[in-house]
Amino acid sequence: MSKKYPIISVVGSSGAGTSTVKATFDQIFRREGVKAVSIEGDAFHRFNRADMKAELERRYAAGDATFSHFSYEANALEDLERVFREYGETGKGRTRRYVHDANESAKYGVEPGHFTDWAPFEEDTDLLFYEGLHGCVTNDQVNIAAHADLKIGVVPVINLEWIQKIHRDRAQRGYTTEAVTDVILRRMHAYVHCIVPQFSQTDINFQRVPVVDTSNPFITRWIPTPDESLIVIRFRNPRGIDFPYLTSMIHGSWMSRANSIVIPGNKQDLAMQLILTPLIERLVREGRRARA
Ligand SMILES: Nc1ncnc2c1ncn2[C@@H]1O[C@H](COP(=O)(O)OP(=O)(O)OP(=O)(O)O)[C@@H](O)[C@H]1O
Ligand SMILES: O=C(CO)[C@H](O)[C@H](O)COP(=O)(O)O
Repeated sequence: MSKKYPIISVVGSSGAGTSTVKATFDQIFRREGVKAVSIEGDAFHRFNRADMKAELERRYAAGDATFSHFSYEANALEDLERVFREYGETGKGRTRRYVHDANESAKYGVEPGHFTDWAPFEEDTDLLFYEGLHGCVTNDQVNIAAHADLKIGVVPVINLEWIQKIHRDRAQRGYTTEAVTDVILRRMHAYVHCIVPQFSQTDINFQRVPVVDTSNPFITRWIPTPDESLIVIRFRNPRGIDFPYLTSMIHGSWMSRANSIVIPGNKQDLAMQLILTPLIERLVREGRRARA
């Protein structure tokens, strides 16, 4: 935690929607005049695509069928923790990109399945924004959650998460449904042990729930639309959250528990702006004051 250089960590599984949620944060940053530096969790994969495949095969041959991109060991989490710590202390740090497909390849000049070079952060930023798989990990080796000042979970119910991943990986990354299904299966062990525990570390979780039948996610022809979903928003510490204000501003919302509200899916952007803007504004104000 750093008053001077705050960190926002948005965590979700692959296909959960963390990249999509980043657009809402960018909108808030632009509107509020916040200078943010952004990093992606995939930058901290330990292996490029070919080396990951070789490592998977090596471990599989040795009897380990649980290794995947979700596993702690597949990611340089000690580097991610160092970047969080260094940014919190000095406002400096570095990142790179993992290039997934031809579009990103054209943008970053690196073949798909490879990393760009590391590059230092821009100077004089107000906050660090992370989105990815491991931004709230706490285990025997690292405590990444401890460095983040605002922790957000993006967690569709699991069959919706699979639908989103299958559609995105087919449409944008050129994978078949069968290939994505194999990846989902292979990642299940680490999903339970490395991804899910993070959602108890987060301050706010946004869980999208479809209200159409998604019982066979592997044959669904399209992603349920915002109008076909609800979002459960759960606050770890509801003290200080103005629930009457939120439920009056977000038409069709209601409280389902003392720390949770449910909103129509098409109000996600509005709800995020209403909830997150004051939290971000406070982090930035306190950071600027501490650096003055
Ligand atoms: N609220 C939403 N409503 C409808 N579709 C969504 C929503 N959120 C995400 N999606 C869709 O789900 C797919 C996956 O989203 P996104 O790329 O943001 O996931 P991600 O968590 O960043 O995944 P990864 O970490 O693997 O890159 C995309 O096709 C996106 O358009
Ligand atoms: O989205 C992911 C993790 O968040 C990807 O599955 C991971 O980055 C590996 O990518 P690829 O399969 O393209 O090598």
